[in-house]
Amino acid sequence: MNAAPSISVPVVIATRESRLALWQAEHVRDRLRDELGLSASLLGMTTKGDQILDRALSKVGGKGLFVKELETALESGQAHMAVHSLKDVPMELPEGFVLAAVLEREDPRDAFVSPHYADVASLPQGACVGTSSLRRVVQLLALRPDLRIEPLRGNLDTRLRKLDEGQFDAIVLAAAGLKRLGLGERIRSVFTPEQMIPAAGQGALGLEVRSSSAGLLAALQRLAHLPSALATQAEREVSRRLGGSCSMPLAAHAVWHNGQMTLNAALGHATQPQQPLVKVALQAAVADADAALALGRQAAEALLAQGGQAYLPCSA
Ligand SMILES: NCc1[nH]cc(CCC(=O)O)c1CC(=O)O
Repeated sequence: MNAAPSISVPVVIATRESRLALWQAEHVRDRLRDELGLSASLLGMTTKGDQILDRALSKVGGKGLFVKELETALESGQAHMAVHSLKDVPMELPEGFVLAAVLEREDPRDAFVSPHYADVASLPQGACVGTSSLRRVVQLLALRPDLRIEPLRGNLDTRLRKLDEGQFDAIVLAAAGLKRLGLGERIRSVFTPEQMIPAAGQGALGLEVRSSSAGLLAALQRLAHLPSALATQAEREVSRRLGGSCSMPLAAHAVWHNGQMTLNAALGHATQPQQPLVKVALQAAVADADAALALGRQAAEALLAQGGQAYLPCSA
């Protein structure tokens, strides 16, 4: 009989150093200790995505910017695993890396945050809303074409500070990050799925390891949450099929319950945010990851067939 592959302890967890990233890494460290009996320590790192704050992610090479330095730490053996907001993880991982587990998702919705207004409908004509996410821009303009949308980058505390300084009438943030940091009372309202479809993976955490870390990989799989894993696989497949770049205003949100999955997705025009959104809503029996991926692929194809092809950043 083969012995189980060994796990070296303490498990070193690579993480970004924003307050939210540290909260998430500490949460995973505690789960390793409490549920797997593994001691773990954190290795904080700064990524390009944390350094470049004056430009939208879509303009500086996109999502990989928050994960690459952490992967380098895994590659060199400085760390054994990385904790990511799944939303920030590129659709294709580099050769030699895998997502060991997707953890139970927090609230996946987008939140409306404002000192003066209760929701997007209450904003005065021409109000200024802060967000650098193309996905949020196109959905906000679909609801309120009169809004003035201004760029807003930085970690949660920075964004809230800019709002409090009066630079914006409102900002849009992921509810998950606010709730994790105990800032849930800043949420004036959450967007309904009809108003704003979340980003693929929003609210979920992904645990990344080297594919060669067999022991740790197997252990971490015990922390996986099946409904969250299946839903986010479908969402990420929509994005992967459409090219998986964050220079594309794409929203994809799935819910899996009792073997049924509903998947909502929307695509905006890559460079003309006022163009109407292409939207699809699918429902199917989904029993496993393959079926989840198939539904994601079907949603991507439906988006393209319903006019989305002409919206993609690279379509000439
Ligand atoms: N793009 C940055 C980012 N990555 C993950 C979250 C929030 C937490 C999550 O979605 O898990 C945020 C902030 C935001 O979008 O407001």
